[in-house]
Amino acid sequence: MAVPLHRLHHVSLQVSNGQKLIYDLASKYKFNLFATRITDRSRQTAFRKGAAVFVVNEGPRCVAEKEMNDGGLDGVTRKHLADLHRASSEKFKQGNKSPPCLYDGHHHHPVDSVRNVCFEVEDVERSFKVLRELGCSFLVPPTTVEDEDGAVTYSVVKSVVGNVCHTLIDKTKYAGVFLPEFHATGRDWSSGKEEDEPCPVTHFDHITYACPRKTTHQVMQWYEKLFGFQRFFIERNEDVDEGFVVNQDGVGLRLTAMQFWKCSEAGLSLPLVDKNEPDCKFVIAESLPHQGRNQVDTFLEQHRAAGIQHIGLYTKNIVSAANTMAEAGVQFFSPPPAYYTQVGKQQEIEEAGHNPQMLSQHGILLDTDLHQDTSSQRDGSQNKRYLLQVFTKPIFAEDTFFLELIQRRGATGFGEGNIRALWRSVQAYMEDERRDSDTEESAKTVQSAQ
Ligand SMILES: O=C(O)C(=O)Cc1ccc(O)cc1
Ligand SMILES: [Fe+2]
Repeated sequence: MAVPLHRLHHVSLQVSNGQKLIYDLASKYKFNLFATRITDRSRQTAFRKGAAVFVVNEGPRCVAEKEMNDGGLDGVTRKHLADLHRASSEKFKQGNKSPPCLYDGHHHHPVDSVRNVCFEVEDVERSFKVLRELGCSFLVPPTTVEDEDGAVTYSVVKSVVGNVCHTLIDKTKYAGVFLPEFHATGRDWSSGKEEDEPCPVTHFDHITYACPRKTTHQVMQWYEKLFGFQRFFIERNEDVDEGFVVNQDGVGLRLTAMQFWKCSEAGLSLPLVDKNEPDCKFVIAESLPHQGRNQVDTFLEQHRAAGIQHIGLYTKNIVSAANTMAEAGVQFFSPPPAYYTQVGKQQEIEEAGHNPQMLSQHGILLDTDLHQDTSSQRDGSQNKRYLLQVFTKPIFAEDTFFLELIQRRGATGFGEGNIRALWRSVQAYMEDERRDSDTEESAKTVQSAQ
């Protein structure tokens, strides 16, 4: 049987130099830096906004750890590896050697990347055994880390999506602010009043993977088999095998979504499951053939592997959140100018209770769910289901990972109109960038010819 996951604990980003990202997350995206773990050669910085937690890992490009292919790993070897892992942390504490970043695998990736989605589980040892039986590869075997506030056990699984891995963690014996060896900064302002904030983000709404063509099934099967993820239909008429396909007017995208099995729904009462905490969906995006330059293939090329392309941050007030972030310097993608003037758009926005000008100011997109309940149609626009989204420009040096703000009113999937607008605005951005770099190149050629 699959391993049940309690909740998403945090997402970690591995960067070579975190200076800019740490600054951006705190001052532009308004995340609260609440805990750090600093050693002489690595730094881990934890940020929180509501239940959305990011950990920025910077370190020496940790010694490429040999992957432990656990399919055939015996108990003695496993213990040996666990001892090595522990000893290297010890050595480092004594000033001998740089440690890996804690709570993560230490595999090398050539570019900055969002590479770990950490889940809380009930029993790490047992999860490890089950997953190993199911053929899973581990980057870190069950390992315990302690400090004066208690102990945490974790293990790191390699996923089938590029460099993405999953830390499974048991925090039931830990009472500290975040995780052992992290120190609270004493600056956690985010306790519970997100709704009053100008930039209210409450949780991760979804995590989107960019994957090579024809790999969606394999990814789905892996998550279903190991963690009991279930298919989530983005659109009610979506084909089970094909997924949600957007293939018109130059857009060519296949989306398939899944969500993780909620133990509480299956009748298991696990102490850590907060039934009110919304779950995060996982979306797999593939480009369709003959697409030319597009955001999925550009990601795969620049990230040099499949991986996490963007994360949707849920907000109850997208206009306020986008305003606040834009004022602090966040750049958003703008949809094509015709987006807000297309027939019926103004009315659609107004009916949803929004101001078209306010939305256009920061490129916020609005989609109305066309499959409304018959009862809600009768009740008029008040009960229609809407989805508002806005996408930031990539946050690393490469055109890879970006963030999204998403506000849902009833709509649970993703809007086709929004996807088209996003696709086009990213395409325009990439063409602009290419033009800029071509101009630079030809300027250099002219200079060197002179
Ligand atoms: O619409 C969303 O927010 C999605 O997450 C779907 C999606 C996925 C990948 C893309 O390149 C564009 C859109
Ligand atoms: Fe998204």
